Amino acid sequence: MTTLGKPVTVVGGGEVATGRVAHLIAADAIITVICPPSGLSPELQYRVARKQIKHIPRNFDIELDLHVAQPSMVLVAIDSPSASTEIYTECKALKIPVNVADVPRECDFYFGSMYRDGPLQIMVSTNGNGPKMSHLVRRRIEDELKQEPFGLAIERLGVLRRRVREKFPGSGKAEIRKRMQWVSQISEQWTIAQLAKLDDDMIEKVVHNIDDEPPTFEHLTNT
Ligand SMILES: C[C@@]1(CC(=O)O)C2=NC(=C\c3[nH]c(c(CCC(=O)O)c3CC(=O)O)Cc3[nH]c(c(CC(=O)O)c3CCC(=O)O)/C=C3\N/C(=C\2)[C@@H](CCC(=O)O)[C@]3(C)CC(=O)O)/[C@H]1CCC(=O)O
Ligand SMILES: NC(=O)c1ccc[n+]([C@@H]2O[C@H](COP(=O)([O-])OP(=O)(O)OC[C@H]3O[C@@H](n4cnc5c(N)ncnc54)[C@H](O)[C@@H]3O)[C@@H](O)[C@H]2O)c1
Repeated sequence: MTTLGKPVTVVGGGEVATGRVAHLIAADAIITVICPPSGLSPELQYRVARKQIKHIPRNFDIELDLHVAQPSMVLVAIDSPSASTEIYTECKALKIPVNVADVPRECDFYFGSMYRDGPLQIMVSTNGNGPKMSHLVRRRIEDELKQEPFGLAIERLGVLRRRVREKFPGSGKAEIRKRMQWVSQISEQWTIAQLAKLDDDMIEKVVHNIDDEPPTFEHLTNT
């Protein structure tokens, strides 16, 4: 489920809630954090001041915060198992997807260990078997991937793909196949570092003629 532009409520303002909010910001959700003023972490206070999130300074209220507000998702990270269960039960009744941190039986979905680099997003899950292991596997992936500019390369590839579709908008089967082959050949043949250097001028040269074989990076930079 995408959270892009959707209202998501985070219950609690401690360490776990702070981590949840960082993921939600990266996922472009509209975030409301509910907890007493004393429970709001310094990082969340900073985010409130920068208007990245809204804070409701009190304990969670089922009527106001679920029935009236109708969020599309609820993430619970509070230190009260009984209040968590109450929120979970009402979310189920209202069919609102909910995650109660560390309580698998009260989760419609689990969090995973996340790696992000620009538009690249990788989530590691052990399906509840060993969250620390998710963390360790993610670290290995991160150590490997951070050696190359994947995020930038993917961003540039996105610009190229959109430009190719603008220039060759055909919707026939053969045209779509040709366009797809052409883009995937570039994705495959160019290195990550080369893709990251694909600026707008180069993109115009690359999309010049889709009927030719896709140019190599060397060919493009030597002409
Ligand atoms: C991945 C990560 C994402 C995140 O939360 O952001 C995450 N837990 C993380 C850390 C972590 N959590 C715990 C430890 C202590 C060591 C250990 O137990 O291993 C550590 C390690 C640490 O702190 O370093 C304790 C713990 N967690 C759960 C239980 C209950 C149970 O297993 O029954 C207990 C025992 C409580 C107790 O004993 O009472 C349950 C869940 N935790 C999940 C996610 C979901 C499964 C995801 C999966 O399978 O991959 C799931 C099912 C539900 C959920 O919370 O969504 C994040 C690492 C992020 C990162 O660092 O990259
Ligand atoms: N999955 C994970 O990675 C992970 C790791 C550590 C802890 N946890 C679990 O997450 C929960 C929260 O952990 P934490 O370290 O962030 O706790 P914390 O003590 O730092 O924060 C608790 C927060 O809940 C708020 N709160 C309490 N009752 C509330 C209510 N009724 N309405 C609104 N806000 C309320 C407090 O004001 C505070 O902001 C714990 O129960 C713990 O079991 C999960």
